Amino acid sequence: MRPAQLVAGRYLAAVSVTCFLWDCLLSVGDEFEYVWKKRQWSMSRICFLWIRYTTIVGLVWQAFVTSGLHSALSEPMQGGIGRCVNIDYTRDGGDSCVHRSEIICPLGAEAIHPNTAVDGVLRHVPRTLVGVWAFVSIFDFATVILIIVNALHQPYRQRFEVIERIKRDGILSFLIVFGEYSSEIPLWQDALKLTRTYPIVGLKGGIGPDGSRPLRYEINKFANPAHNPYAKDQLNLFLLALERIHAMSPTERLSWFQICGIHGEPYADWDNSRGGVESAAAQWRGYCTHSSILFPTWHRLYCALVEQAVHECMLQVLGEFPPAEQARLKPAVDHWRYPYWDWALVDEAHRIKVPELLRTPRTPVQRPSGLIETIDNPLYRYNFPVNPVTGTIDGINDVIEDDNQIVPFSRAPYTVRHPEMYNPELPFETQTTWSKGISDNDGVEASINNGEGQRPGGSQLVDEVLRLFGTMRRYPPFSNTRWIGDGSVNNYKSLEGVHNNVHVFIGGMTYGHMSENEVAAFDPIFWMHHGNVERQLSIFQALNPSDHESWPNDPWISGTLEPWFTGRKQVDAQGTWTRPAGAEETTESPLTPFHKDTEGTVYDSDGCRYINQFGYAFEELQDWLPRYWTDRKFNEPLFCEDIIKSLIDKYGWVLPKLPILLISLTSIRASYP
Ligand SMILES: N[C@@H](CC1=CC(=O)C(=O)C=C1)C(=O)O
Repeated sequence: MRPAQLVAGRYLAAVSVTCFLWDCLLSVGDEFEYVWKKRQWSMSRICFLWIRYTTIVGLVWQAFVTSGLHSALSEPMQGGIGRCVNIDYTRDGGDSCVHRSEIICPLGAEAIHPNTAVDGVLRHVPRTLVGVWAFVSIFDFATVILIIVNALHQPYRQRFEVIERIKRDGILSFLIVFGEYSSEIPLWQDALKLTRTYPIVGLKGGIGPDGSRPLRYEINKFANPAHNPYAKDQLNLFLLALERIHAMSPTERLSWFQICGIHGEPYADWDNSRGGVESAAAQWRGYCTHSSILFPTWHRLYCALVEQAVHECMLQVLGEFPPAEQARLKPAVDHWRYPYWDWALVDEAHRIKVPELLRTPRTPVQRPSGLIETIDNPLYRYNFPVNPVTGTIDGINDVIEDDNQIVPFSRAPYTVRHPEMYNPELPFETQTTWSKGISDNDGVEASINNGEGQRPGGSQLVDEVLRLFGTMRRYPPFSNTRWIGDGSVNNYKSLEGVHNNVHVFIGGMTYGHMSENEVAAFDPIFWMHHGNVERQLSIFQALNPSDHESWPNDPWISGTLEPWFTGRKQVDAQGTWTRPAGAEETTESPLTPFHKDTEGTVYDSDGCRYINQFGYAFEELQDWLPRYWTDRKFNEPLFCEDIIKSLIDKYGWVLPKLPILLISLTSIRASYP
């Protein structure tokens, strides 16, 4: 709820209680005379007392709740009338303060706005909420009818008086109730919205009649007008939209805090997807799937969700530009898709670089007013909402590593890459990479290029990517680190395995956010990284189309091609927030908490198998181009050949070191007629 409404709601509550009590006092004599003095209990007497006293109790209670004096209200109260959450989050690690007065709400406050501030748990929204209101209204209505019916049985003069009184009280009550509740109408809209699930359907703008779809660009090309005709405007709008989504209240379903919180911490329900599974000591309590055959598809939907949510913010930002500008910018917004970072691309010196846009702490933007301003770069880091009372981030905990190293995520106000190792003996404030959120992107580059810890880096990363495509023909071993059901494939590294290395290169062996599943998604670089993983999955799918039974000329493939995992099962050792450890996973396992529609239909892997349904493409995968079509027939061999060529263009410089791969890629080509 917006603060102005909150204040208005408080005043209205106070005014309505005062009016109502005043009216009660005026009629206390009559009440005594006609109601209390009578011996006989009648229906109308019961109704009168019921309405009079429940209304008093209700209004006083509500005024108490809205007053902000409620903070001691505890769990058992929540199912009843509700509680108020007034959250003052500090941002910028306490340097500046954003006050967010959140919600007041009769009947199930937490039901409307999940309350992260009190216990860090985002709650489920009960569908019964609307039912409660309907019940109360029907009850009130029936009571009024009863009174009228009863009144009609009285002698004429009394009847007249009763009806007069009903009219007066009715108008007064109406005004009170209207005044009170009108301040909450937006909350009702929110409540209704939240009882419907969020449909992930992809973006529809910019799709051509020939099936052409806007590209998810590599970040350097995205920002370069030579490649992307909308580069300048899209970059500006993207940064403004990210700034907005980062600053959204963590109580909002589509805030950065909640979307990124789906992956790991806070361990909480999102979008009506109840979880909380605890089956074994090793149980993973986030929603994300790792070491699981669902790793690629779950993250495909996750990326589509963030793309859609950021696009919604972009549309809001667009609406703030002057009308003429809006018209000019509309195509840029329609054609925008989330960019990715291809971390296997190198410069002339064969070095992998962290793109400038991801590493600069400040960046210029142009506001809708035309003002040019330099802002905190929302691609460099995320500023968590810090609870000023506790000084920590609700729902985010410190992690204790296997080597007993403590990582201070609960207090770190920003995401960091490659920080210094935290020393619990020293005051937190003195460890500035953590307390001030200073990332060492040079360190990230050094890790990637030189390898860090046990993880091979640099050219090895490039070779791993090439091998993924050059040697893997079967989805199960391609998909994740723990496919043990099939030893026959040359399983050099899986998609997930290569991706894991990049996480740790970025986060560092000193446990920056990207190194840890619990908090990785908060770092804006996570989405650029996963955009690339999604691209690699899409390329794999294109190179291994389902109608090819085998690749007889390829010495590296002895068995059949397996483009998907239909009929396959893999045990998920860790489980998720909604699945116990040890459960079997298949193409039909629900990919919670991602929904297809507003009715709660959960996606499975079959439901998100093809990227065209989500309205994006990658530069290597423009299957609508005329060169691939003759007489309405798709030339798949040519399409695959082009993909391989572009892979060799980008990563082929490592090939002389990798004769095995060369053979494999050549044989792919040879296998086409
Ligand atoms: N935990 C993974 C790295 C990692 C993977 C993730 O998917 C993640 O989100 C964060 C970190 C490893 O040690 O290899």
